[in-house]
Amino acid sequence: MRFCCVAVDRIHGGLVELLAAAQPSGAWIRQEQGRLGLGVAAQTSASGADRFADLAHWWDSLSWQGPSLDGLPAGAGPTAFSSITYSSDSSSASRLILPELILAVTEQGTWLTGVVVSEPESGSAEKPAAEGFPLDQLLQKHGLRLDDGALSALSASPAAVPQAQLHAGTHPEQHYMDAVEAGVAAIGERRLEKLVLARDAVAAAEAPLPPGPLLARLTRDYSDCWTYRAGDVLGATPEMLVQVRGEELFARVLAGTVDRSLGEQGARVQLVENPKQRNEHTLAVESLLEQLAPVSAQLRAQTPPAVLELPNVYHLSTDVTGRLSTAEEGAEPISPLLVAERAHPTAAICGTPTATAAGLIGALEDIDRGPFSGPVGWVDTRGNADVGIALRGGVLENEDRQLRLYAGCGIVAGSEPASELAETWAKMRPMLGALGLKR
Ligand SMILES: C=C(O[C@@H]1C=C(C(=O)O)C=C[C@H]1O)C(=O)O
Repeated sequence: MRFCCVAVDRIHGGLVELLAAAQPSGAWIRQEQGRLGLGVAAQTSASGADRFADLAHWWDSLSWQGPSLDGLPAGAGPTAFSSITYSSDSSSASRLILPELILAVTEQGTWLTGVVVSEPESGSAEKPAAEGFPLDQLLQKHGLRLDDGALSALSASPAAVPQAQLHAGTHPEQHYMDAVEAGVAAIGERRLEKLVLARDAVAAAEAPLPPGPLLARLTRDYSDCWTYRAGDVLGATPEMLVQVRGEELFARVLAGTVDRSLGEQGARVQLVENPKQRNEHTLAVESLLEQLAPVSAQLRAQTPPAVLELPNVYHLSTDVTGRLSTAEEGAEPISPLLVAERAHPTAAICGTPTATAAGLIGALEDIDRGPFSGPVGWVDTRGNADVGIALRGGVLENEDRQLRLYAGCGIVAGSEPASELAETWAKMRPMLGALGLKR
C-alpha cells in the first residue's frame, strides 16, 4: 500500500461539521478529537473463533510505502477501522476497513493520510516521497479541499435524515422480560452470578439513513462517549475495552446503571450505595483484570468506582491503567487486536462465569448480536489502537434504510424484568435521539 501524510492547520467549521457533511467509512470521535475515514482503499472480513487472529494477520501482512512516521505523533499514518462480532457464532462478518483518506485530530495536531493500493512497478519500500501521490484526486473524490493547510468540505450541507418509524425487533418485549426472569432463576440456582441479556428494536425509513449526520448528532449530544462507525455498525459508546498506546494500556469498565430521569441525588445513591449495582460492577472489573493479566503488567483499577454522567443514564465507572508485558518479562510482541481478543468478552456485556453466561445468553436472548457488544474502533501501523465496546448504537440493514438498535442489561440476583426492559430503552436513547425518535 502507498500512503502520504500531510499536516492540517485547521478544519473549516471543525471536525463535527465535516463529519455531518461526510459519508464516513470509519469514525472514532470524542470531544472534537479522533479519526474519520473516507472511502475504502482495502478491507478484509473474517468470522468464527479465529476472527481476531485473521484480522490481525491481514493487517500485519500489509506492506507500506510512504514517509517515515518516526517522530510524528500517533494520528499520522494509515489507520484501519475495526468491527468484530460479539460471538464467534455470529452470521455477521468481522471487518477491518482501511480508508482512502484518514483525518486524525489529536492533541498533537491534525493529520491527513491518503492511502492507495500500490502498483506492482511503483518502486521499492524505501521510496519516501509523497511525489506523484494522488492526494488531490482522493480529496476531490470525497468532496474535500486542502488550501494552505485549511481543510474544507466542498459542500457544507449535510444530507437530510429521513423520518424513521420504530418497530419491534426480533422478539416482542415480553420475550425479553421472560428471558430476564429465566436468568434470575438460573442465578438463584447458583449456576452463575451475572449475565447480560440484550434485545433489539428496529428503526425503519423510506430512504437511506445517512451515517454522517447521525454520527454528528451523537457526538454533539454524547460528547463523553466515543462516537464510532466501522462497516455497518455505528453508535456512541461510553465503554473502552482497551486502548493501546505503544506499551501503555487503558480501559474504562462500566456496569451498574441508573436512568437519569430519577434525578441526580437519587441516582448517585442508587448507584454508589446499592450492593446489587456494586457487585455487578465489581464482576465486570474483575473479568477485565483477569483476562488481561496474561499479556500485561501493573494493571491498576481505580477504587472506588466513579459515577459517569451521561445525558441518558448514570453508570458506575472504573478506569484501569497498566502496560503490556515486555520482552524482558518473556512476552512476544502482540497486536492490539489480540489484546482486545484477550479482554473480550468482559462481564460488562457477557457475565460471570464467562462460559456459563455466554451459553445462557445464546439460549435466552435468541438474537444474533452481530457486532453489537463486540470490539469496535481503530488500529494503526505503530501498535496503537482504541478498541471500545460497540454499545449504544445499531447496525445498518436493508440498504441503509433500517437501523437495528441493540441494548442489554446486567442481570444479577434480584433483577426485575420490567426495570431491566426500561433500562434497555434508556440505553437506546442516544440512537433514538439521533434519529429524532422518542421512547
Ligand atoms: C449492555 C449494555 O451496557 C453494558 C451494561 C451495563 C449495565 O448493565 O449496567 C452498563 C454498561 C455496559 O457495560 C448496553 O448498553 O447495551
